[in-house]
Amino acid sequence: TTTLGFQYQGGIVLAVDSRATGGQFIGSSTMKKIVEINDYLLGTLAGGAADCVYWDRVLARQCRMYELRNRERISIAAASKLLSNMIYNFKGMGLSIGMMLAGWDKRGPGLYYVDSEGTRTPGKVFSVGSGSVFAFGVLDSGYKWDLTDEQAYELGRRSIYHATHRDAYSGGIIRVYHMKSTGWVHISDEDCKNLYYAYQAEKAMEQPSTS
Ligand SMILES: CC1=C(C(=O)N[C@H](C)C(=O)N[C@@H](Cc2c[nH]c3ccccc23)C(=O)N[C@@H](CC2CCCCC2)C(=O)[C@H](C)CO)Cc2ccccc21
Repeated sequence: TTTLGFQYQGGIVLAVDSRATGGQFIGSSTMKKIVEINDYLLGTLAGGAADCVYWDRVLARQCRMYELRNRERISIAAASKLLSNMIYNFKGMGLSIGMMLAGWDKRGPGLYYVDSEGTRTPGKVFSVGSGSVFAFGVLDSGYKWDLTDEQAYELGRRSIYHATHRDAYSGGIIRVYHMKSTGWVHISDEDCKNLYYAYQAEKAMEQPSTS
């Protein structure tokens, strides 16, 4: 898996792949690793598939109960603390979860990383999963606060693409979401094979003809 999230002047961009593996076996190439918890809260999933899918559902239920009890949406800080505290109870018992929570609340945009070791931290740029080392190579070199929306989407796509190209455990569809003050927008779903040909064509145009 390769997942990434970064904050920039236009809000937060999330980008992920869609492969699930069981050892060398590809269990699926169409998994949803960006989960829509509510209109203003998104999660990304990496690690044990069953653990991620299960605890995402528990978190979504807790967020909905919070809204009903308090008549307002839960903050990203509170949602990430709920998730972190719930899975911390199982520390050392074999859970494997690396999630990001991205949202927009009264404090504006928020991006948190939460994992089953007990880490919960806010940040501007994260990449999580087996392909994150490859994604960071592209993401860190291309990231700046002042990206335009289109540049931010392309940086997310290109970073995930390069991870799917080199990481055997990442692949399938590259999904991009944008978290804005008005809630999340699903930007694109693109098969990484199509992006391969798109980037090859781009390189061909850039190469001065040697003939
Ligand atoms: C195909 C599939 C599942 C599957 O492939 N399960 C295997 C056992 C699994 O958990 N795979 C993990 C990798 C893994 C195997 N054993 C482990 C033991 C500990 C930690 C990780 C693993 C995976 O694909 N993980 C993905 C993220 C998943 C993908 C599916 C959606 C939720 C997030 C990744 O992190 C990358 C592929 C790198 O592992 C589980 C599941 C539930 C519902 C519907 C479909 C599936």
